[in-house]
Order: sequence, then structure tokens, then C-alpha cells
Amino acid sequence: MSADEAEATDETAGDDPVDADDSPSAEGDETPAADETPAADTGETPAAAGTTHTLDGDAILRLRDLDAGYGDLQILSDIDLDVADGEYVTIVGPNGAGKSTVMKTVFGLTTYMDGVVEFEGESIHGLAPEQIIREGIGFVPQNDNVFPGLSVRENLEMGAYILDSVPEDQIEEIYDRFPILRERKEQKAGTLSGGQRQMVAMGRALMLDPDLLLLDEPSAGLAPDLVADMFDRIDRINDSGTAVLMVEQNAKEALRRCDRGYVLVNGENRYTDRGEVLLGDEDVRKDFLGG
Ligand SMILES: Nc1ncnc2c1ncn2[C@@H]1O[C@H](COP(=O)(O)OP(=O)(O)OP(=O)(O)O)[C@@H](O)[C@H]1O
Repeated sequence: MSADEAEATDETAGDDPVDADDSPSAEGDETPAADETPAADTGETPAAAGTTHTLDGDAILRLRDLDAGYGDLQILSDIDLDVADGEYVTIVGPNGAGKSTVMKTVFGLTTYMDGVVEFEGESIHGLAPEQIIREGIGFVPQNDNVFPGLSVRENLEMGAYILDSVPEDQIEEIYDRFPILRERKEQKAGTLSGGQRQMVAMGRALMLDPDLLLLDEPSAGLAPDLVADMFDRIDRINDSGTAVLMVEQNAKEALRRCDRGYVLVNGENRYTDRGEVLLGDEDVRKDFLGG
């Protein structure tokens, strides 16, 4: 979707530098995508990345002043984050910044401590993952995201286990989206390649046709030549109307693709802006994108 209605206010960033992300963000440079950011292409001085983390308009996902963690251990402090209907939002930041914890908190898998977690106008904190799925959120975790002993088709069926019967038309849609899964439908998921397993995991999360898809490092573990293909598939999922909230170590490529990005540091918001603005911001590049 267009980022026009998802505009974050530009303000001058004035935070102290932190350690550079040692994630393999350079992988993004190996993809066929443009090497330079749009801001750099213009030859104009790039806009400074914004530090306003909320949208003016409606958002389907709305986090406000969110504190969360694991047991007594607080990881997230005062997180603000929005995803508009149909928007593609990426969270980047150093290792341990709390990116996955944000996703898991939305999906009810952490200890909620304080703040707002709203989806489509309703508070969802305190709901179990099964209820959150019913609300219209799909989640693809980074690890253990398929049932290895089940076939591809059985894995997809598991994505619709809350329904009384298997939605055959939806399974066909998933096969149309990922044709290799139709070919391998009887194969045990544990015997698939990493890229194919990731397709099964995404297919399962799409079985109930969610309004919002949470993707935790979908390119992790993929060979470099498969990374661009995975990002293309995510683009197409988003183009078909599903909002995407994605955590990615492959930060440059993720920011090139998304509408807006959030930079998290130490469990707190640092920058929020359109992906191309974050890519064009000298401090963001130096501190979080490996220069
Ligand atoms: N189940 C857990 N129990 C206790 N602490 C946890 C748990 N999961 C994560 N943490 C801690 O929470 C902090 C944030 O972890 P999180 O995985 O959200 O970071 P991240 O930004 O996604 O990092 P990475 O880029 O390395 O995946 C880390 O200090 C981590 O050790």
C-alpha cells in the first residue's frame, strides 16, 4: 500500500549513538534491489528520521506506552507502535532490542505489564493466542514454526484448527500462492528445505485470511539467493491487502520494501519513519544499518 496515509512526523533525531547492529544486514546488499536509497538518488540532503511513533489516522494495531517482558523481567518500556490497515511495517534494531518481544506481546506470548494493545479498536492484551487468531492476526515465529512430523497439507490444516471443517478453498489459495507446496503436499514438513518450511509457516498463518500478519525474521537461515524471493512473496501478500508487521535482521532490504519502519533500542522506541527516510538518515545508517 501507499505510505501516504501512514505518514510519521519528521523531527530531528538527537539521540546518542549506540553499538552498531552486528546483524547480517549486508545480505540485503546482495539482492537485486537498488543499492542506493531514494533519498540518496535525489542528491538532496536526506530528511532526518522522525521520532514520532504514532499515526495521526486510524490504525488496526495500536500499541501505547506498552510495558512487557518475561515473568518479572521487563524488556519493553513505553513502546508506541501503529500499523494502519493494509500497511507494511518493519521493526529493526540491534540484537536484544526487544523486536521479537513486541511481536510475541501482540500475540499474547509474553508477560503484559502495562499499556495499550489494541487490534481493530478492541483491547487484546490478556487474550490467548487462539483468541488472537480469531481476532484476525496471524503469527509466523522465527523458530519451530512448522510441525516437522506432519505433512505440508496437515500443517496448513493446523492453521485452521479453530474452524469446524477444513477450508478447502483456502488451502487451494495457499497452494496457488506457493505452488511448490501443492507439489509437496504429502511430504513431511521436517524434510523440506528452509525456504519451503518458511512457506509452510506463512501458509499456515494465512489459512484464516488474517488482517494482520506478524513475521519474525522470515529471511533467517535462508540462502542469500532465496532471501529476495521471500521478500517478493511478502510484498505480494501485502499487495493483496494483508497488513504486515515484520522483524528483520536484514534491515536494509526490509526498510527498502516496507511502508514505515521502527527502530527499537533497549526495549524503547528510537526512530519511526518511512523506510526510505530511515535508510537515508546518516545516524540510523551508521548506528543500526552498518553504515
Ligand atoms: N523467553 C524469554 N525469557 C526471558 N528473557 C527473554 C526471553 N526471550 C527473550 N528474552 C530476552 O529479551 C530481550 C529481548 O529479546 P528479543 O528476542 O525480543 O530481542 P530482538 O530485538 O528480537 O533480538 P534479536 O535481533 O537478537 O532476535 C533479550 O535480552 C532476551 O534475552
